[in-house]
Amino acid sequence: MSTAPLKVAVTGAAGQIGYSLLFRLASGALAGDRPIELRLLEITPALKALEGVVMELDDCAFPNLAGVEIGDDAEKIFDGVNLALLVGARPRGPGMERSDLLSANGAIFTAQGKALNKVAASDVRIGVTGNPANTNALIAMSNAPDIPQERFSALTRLDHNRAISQLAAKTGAPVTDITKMTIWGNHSATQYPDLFHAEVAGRNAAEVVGDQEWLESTFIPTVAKRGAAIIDARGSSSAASAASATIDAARDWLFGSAEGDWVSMAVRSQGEYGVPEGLISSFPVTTSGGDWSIVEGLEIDEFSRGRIAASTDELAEERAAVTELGLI
Ligand SMILES: NC(=O)c1ccc[n+]([C@@H]2O[C@H](COP(=O)([O-])OP(=O)(O)OC[C@H]3O[C@@H](n4cnc5c(N)ncnc54)[C@H](O)[C@@H]3O)[C@@H](O)[C@H]2O)c1
Ligand SMILES: O=C(O)C[C@H](O)C(=O)O
Repeated sequence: MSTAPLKVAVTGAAGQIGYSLLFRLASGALAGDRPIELRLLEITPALKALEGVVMELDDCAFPNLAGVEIGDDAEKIFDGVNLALLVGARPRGPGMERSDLLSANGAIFTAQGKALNKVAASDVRIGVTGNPANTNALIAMSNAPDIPQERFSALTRLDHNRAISQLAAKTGAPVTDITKMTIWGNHSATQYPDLFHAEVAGRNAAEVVGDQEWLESTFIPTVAKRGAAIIDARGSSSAASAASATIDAARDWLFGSAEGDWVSMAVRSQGEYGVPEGLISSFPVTTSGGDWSIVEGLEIDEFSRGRIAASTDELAEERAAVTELGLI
């Protein structure tokens, strides 16, 4: 393995997710012993707070942290990066409509897509965590015409991990026994966590559970609305779990998913499973050597087909809205 530092950009680095993510990245959760160089992007008013976070990173004396650079200029921060984790995004404020949110974040992701296109390393991978993650990834991808489209993905690994945890609790199995979980569609309340292809210790999960009522009325809504439940309980959105999932997704993407299993990633559709071409939608994927491939040939019954279509219809509406706004 290369020993040159892996250059990792994180946007929104002074935010809640950043406060967990940076320390996990620096301590080796992504790249093990390989040195890592952090490039941290923030808006100008947040740079002072970010300086404080960097002081704390220094104070951890992480052996594999090869350097930290901070700034508010995307072209400087993204210069030569191998991985860009786009976390910073404007959350919805009082009185804001969905289109206002898409428009506010559109400005961020058009500019960052353009900057990555100009200065990122030729092997760059770009993971989008900031919401609405799928459509933000679509905007960044559309504004980076020289970067191959398969280098962009949006985070549905948190939903994937939530689904594993719920299934483990229901069946009494350890999380390590749960494989082949899939989140389909959008990282939103319409997402479809699929138990029909998941396995518990090698047995079909839907059969092990044997309770369609629980699957429809408890499992799916609990996973799909978990973000809102955490906001209700904590008063702010998930941060440590989102950071952890951001690392899980990036680690598997760069270094490969486990043999005999798959993971969920939102990636560009080429029409697989009836998902309209060009949408960034979550699929079951395997990863190897920095590339992903969608798991093909799964049988999708009518129930699942309806759920996938409902979520991808929402993605198509979001795409229409950002097209209307001239962002893609
Ligand atoms: N996909 C997921 O699973 C998932 C899970 C949790 C949260 N999220 C989303 O992640 C995003 C970040 O969450 P958070 O809790 O860290 O929010 P936060 O508000 O604490 O932090 C966001 C940070 O982004 C910064 N920022 C805003 N515009 C920027 C720009 N143009 N360039 C660089 N930085 C910029 C802000 O200054 C702020 O520090 C939100 O959109 C949230 O909804 C996604
Ligand atoms: O649901 C949210 O708004 C936050 C985040 O996307 C989550 O899933 O926790």
